Amino acid sequence: MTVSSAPGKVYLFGEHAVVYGEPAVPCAIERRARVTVESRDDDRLRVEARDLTLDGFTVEYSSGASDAPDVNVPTPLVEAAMGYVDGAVEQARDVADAPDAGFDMVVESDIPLGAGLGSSAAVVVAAIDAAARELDCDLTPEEVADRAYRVEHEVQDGQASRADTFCSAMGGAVRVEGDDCARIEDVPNLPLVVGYDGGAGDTGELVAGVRALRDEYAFAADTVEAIGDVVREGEDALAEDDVSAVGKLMNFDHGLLSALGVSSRSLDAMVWAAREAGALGAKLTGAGGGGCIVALDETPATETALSYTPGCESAFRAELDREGVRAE
Ligand SMILES: Nc1ncnc2c1ncn2[C@@H]1O[C@H](COP(=O)(O)OP(=O)(O)OP(=O)(O)O)[C@@H](O)[C@H]1O
Ligand SMILES: C[C@@](O)(CCO)CC(=O)[O-]
Ligand SMILES: [Mg+2]
Repeated sequence: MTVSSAPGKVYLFGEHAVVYGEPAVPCAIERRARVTVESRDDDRLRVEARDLTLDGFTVEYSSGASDAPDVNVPTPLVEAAMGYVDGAVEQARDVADAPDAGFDMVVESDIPLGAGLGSSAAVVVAAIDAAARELDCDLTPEEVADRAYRVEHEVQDGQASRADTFCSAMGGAVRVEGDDCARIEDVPNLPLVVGYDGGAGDTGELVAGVRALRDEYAFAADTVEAIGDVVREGEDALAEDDVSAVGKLMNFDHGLLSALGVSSRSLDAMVWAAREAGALGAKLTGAGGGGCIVALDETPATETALSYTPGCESAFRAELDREGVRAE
């Protein structure tokens, strides 16, 4: 039996624009997905995803066969989850040159689903690492990141950046621009606060919406480029330990993301509650549409204000996780 875990993330800057080659800076946070893998005697795959409903569910199907999974959760959710886990298993079989390897897998996660904290990337990264190790193949975090990116790219219909998967595999704060991925060492201590509206957004759909706007209007394409400019300024602010400038640039980034149509009433309400409570900055994180915001505040004021904000289901402090994928 092999167990791996990998962290979720928040974006300080640059989601969406990163899909079109602008830079982005995500930070891993101390909330993880854990995947347990055990080899089977046959080529089947049995997946238990405990977080997909309150009760969890079990799906059992043969690799490559068309058996309908035996489950009681909405089909699109199951299809997406199967896409991620299937994709991860394919990568591990490829690494180990074991096309017929079968597994029993259990997926557990502290990361809310579809809420902008990178649950999909964490599940794929942990699943590839655990399944490959179960087949006696140790991958470097960089190799896991690259293979996990291929899976996200496929599930998101060919529109994904390397940002979420690289960040989850490596941990810490990272910078991604196209195929260039690097860790940022010496990030200042960032007092991250997350607000969660209890909802979710469909990453594939939101990315497609931004792409359509960008194709239709030159000013939407300019908005995407402007996000790139905000990120570059943000990187300078991080290098100078200027946390209040980081906050100001997060606010600007949120405005541009909102113009691109990926915010929502509850995300905006949480962003304004954080700002009014004295946060240095606040923005949505991840694909948007619903889910989470991230704010900077070293005092408890933002967390308290969010907990009283209608539309906010929970608020919590998030610590930077310097460790990426790891064996448990
Ligand atoms: N614990 C889990 N068990 C099984 N599948 C999961 C789990 N967590 C996430 N997933 C899969 O990931 C999907 C959510 O991925 P999606 O990219 O839409 O959101 P996210 O990664 O949480 O947020 P973002 O990409 O905006 O940071 C779920 O619908 C499901 O298919
Ligand atoms: C919206 C997006 O930029 C981040 C989702 O967490 C999509 C991606 O980078 O693949
Ligand atoms: Mg995702």
